[in-house]
Amino acid sequence: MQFARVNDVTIHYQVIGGPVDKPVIVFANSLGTDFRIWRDVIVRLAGDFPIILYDKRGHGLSDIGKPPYSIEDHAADLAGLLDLLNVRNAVICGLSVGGLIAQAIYQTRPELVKALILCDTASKIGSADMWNARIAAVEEHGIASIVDAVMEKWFTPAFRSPDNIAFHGYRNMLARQPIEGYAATCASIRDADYTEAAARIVVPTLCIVGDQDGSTPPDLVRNTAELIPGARFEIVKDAGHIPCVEQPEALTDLIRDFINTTNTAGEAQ
Ligand SMILES: O=C(O)CC1=CCC(=O)O1
Repeated sequence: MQFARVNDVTIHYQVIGGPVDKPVIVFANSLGTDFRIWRDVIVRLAGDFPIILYDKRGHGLSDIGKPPYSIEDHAADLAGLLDLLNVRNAVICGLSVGGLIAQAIYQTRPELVKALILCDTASKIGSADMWNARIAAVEEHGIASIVDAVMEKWFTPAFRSPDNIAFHGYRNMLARQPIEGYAATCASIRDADYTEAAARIVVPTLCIVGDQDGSTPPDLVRNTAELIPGARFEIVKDAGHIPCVEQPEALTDLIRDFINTTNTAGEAQ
């Protein structure tokens, strides 16, 4: 567990070493989560690839920073962290807002990116009205007021079973994020649109979505994949918005197969 100072923000991150001839995989997590959501994917990939995890500003153990901030600010934090760690040519795997951050870093610092894995994300997520309503709700009534509605987007009914202890834990994760960082990140998602930029992506790209994703449904993710030249599109069965939690084995298989079968091997850094 480590911390770095990037753009005047303390960023919580973790490096897990791996073979130097393999590309570094960087995991960027979603709104209202910290990097623990990747655990069950990481345990399957560890040893086969170098891995970097981090909490974006406003989440987990990273500083909140000074709102307002944009997706480009989030991307600058990740770029700053990769610079500090001397990482180039990484595979950036971004979930939801993490996928927007991945698209932004590709546009601003393409030398950092060897390939993109865009998981349960899109070139544009949601409408301004939807994000403004969510921001107002959390600012007026706290994150607890939206937790149950968000859980229905994140997870399938089966995962939301009262007997599922993991469901309770991830519900706690969302409820305990700082309101200021959560609301500021909602605003950054509201204001981001990478639709035109998508056509300029020339690195190998894999777009993945859970079949029951209530936030970025399969058709939305498929539409984004169709904007990106040569992008591959895959659906994970029996998963909502967070397949790394609900179906880590299937997600890991897709990540591993993508990296091993596309032009992403070697030149790790
Ligand atoms: O909270 C949600 O609705 C899911 C989500 C949207 C963007 C993100 O990162 O998570």
